[in-house]
Amino acid sequence: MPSLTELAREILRNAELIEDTNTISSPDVGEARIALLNATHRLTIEAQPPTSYLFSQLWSITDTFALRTIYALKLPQHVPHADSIPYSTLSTLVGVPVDKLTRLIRYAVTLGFFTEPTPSHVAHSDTSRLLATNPDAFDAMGMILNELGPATHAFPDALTRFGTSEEPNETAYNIANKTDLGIYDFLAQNPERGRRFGGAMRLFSGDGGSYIQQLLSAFPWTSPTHDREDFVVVDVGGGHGSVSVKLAETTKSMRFVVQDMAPQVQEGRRLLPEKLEGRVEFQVHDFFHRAKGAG
Ligand SMILES: C[S@@+](CC[C@H](N)C(=O)[O-])C[C@H]1O[C@@H](n2cnc3c(N)ncnc32)[C@H](O)[C@@H]1O
Repeated sequence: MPSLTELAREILRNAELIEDTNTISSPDVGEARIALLNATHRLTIEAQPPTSYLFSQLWSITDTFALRTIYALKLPQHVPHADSIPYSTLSTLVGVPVDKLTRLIRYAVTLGFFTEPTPSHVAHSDTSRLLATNPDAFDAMGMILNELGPATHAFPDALTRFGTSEEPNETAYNIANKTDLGIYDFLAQNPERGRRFGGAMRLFSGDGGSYIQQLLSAFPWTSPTHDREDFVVVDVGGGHGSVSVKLAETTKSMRFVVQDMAPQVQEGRRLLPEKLEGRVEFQVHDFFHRAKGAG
């Protein structure tokens, strides 16, 4: 187990590496960032007595409650992008008493959402501005908190009720939503929730997401052996096609077939950049059934 000072040194070493490259979002600092965050997490656990750490974990429920309220009131969308707004004005806009709203936002400020340039005004932080300006980020917030959140509460019940079942309709999600449908069939019947799920996926698998850089470096996509017209990638359960679109933008000739359920395919076709038509194609296909022509 590393000591506190060893962890602190690791944090310093990686922080210096990141600062030397001058940009926090550069893919070049990915490993240093992961090492820094891991050491910071370890330090948070090791730097306090067990009771204190346990309390901090248990009370993190207040973070979730604050984020759910921010989402429900659409607070990011009501704060000007490049200016501040008085708490009193914001309170009128969202129909919530000013003292409660102020307390909620001050708590959110400690989590990195919003800033308070003066004691009577609120403005954006980088994170709350992202929620205001990127609809996929706001959808990801709602999907995690309101789609997956209730299922997490049902998880202990699901463990005892469904045991070792691998059926897609025997899950905590089924208990939380009182449905016999698997999550994707359920979302297909609830278009707004399905749309929000798709938006969240676009964020997770888009440029700002966590795995696209690993995918790009994991395979020689641009080599002449692979980047040819007769090289076809089938993106199974590919959602709105953000991964295939990114790969198509990175390559010149390789082609992509994105397979998913009808609503995702429809939205994917709608969002496909014109310049990629002909190289990225969408197909409605259930991945539990053998594809036509598959060996
Ligand atoms: C977690 S999402 C991932 C989406 C996409 N691969 C991405 O990274 O953005 C899983 C995808 O699988 C699709 N899916 C679920 N069940 C499916 C089925 N039986 N046949 C085809 N696609 C399915 C969902 O509609 C959803 O788009």
